[in-house]
Amino acid sequence: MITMDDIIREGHPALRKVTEKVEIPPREEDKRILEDMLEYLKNSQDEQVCERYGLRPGVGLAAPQINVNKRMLAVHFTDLNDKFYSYGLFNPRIISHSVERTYLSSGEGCLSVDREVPGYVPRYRRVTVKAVDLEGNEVKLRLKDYAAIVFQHEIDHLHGIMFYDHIDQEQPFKEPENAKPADA
Ligand SMILES: CC(C)(C)[C@H](NC(=O)Nc1cc(F)cc(F)c1)C(=O)N(CC(=O)NO)CC1CCCC1
Ligand SMILES: [Zn+2]
Repeated sequence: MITMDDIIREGHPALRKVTEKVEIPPREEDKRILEDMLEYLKNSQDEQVCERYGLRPGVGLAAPQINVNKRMLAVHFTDLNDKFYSYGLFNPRIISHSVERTYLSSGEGCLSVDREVPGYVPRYRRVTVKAVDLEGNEVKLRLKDYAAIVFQHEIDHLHGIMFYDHIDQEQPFKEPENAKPADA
């Protein structure tokens, strides 16, 4: 199982690499890694398991965060409208997005960042994501608000981008243009 010891932290060069696309159909080894990533998220949200193994509760995890240079991510969360998302995805890509943007009024954190980095992280309010799921099926997801934020945060990791790269250094809490908070 994946524990916090397997999650690399900022400063590790693997977090700044652009990941390699995964061969489709996915090999058993790649499926195993992605299943382990999804299992981490489930474990981290289970009070007993989280406590026993000292896990940080997470809603999403990208392969670079466990030092795997492959384009895959896992998400496991319920959004603010109680819609449930639980996916292991290969080669996810944003195929279209809104002009309108959104952000979390509380800012963002990251399982690979052991410090607070204050500031709004502007993201697209709506994104359409295409990917291949753990069963090898092509999926097309239309996401908005919190769900769109989680997926963009994870897809950023696949391109070596950290959430704080998006924060306006001069005015971290300036209202982003053409945006409304996802958690208002
Ligand atoms: C970094 C951390 C603060 C742990 C963040 N969690 C989070 O935002 N809320 C959360 C987590 C739970 F498990 C249960 C719950 F109710 C609330 C998170 O998982 N990530 C994932 C990550 O680091 N992926 O690389 C960061 C989020 C910031 C915005 C989207 C994902
Ligand atoms: Zn992260």
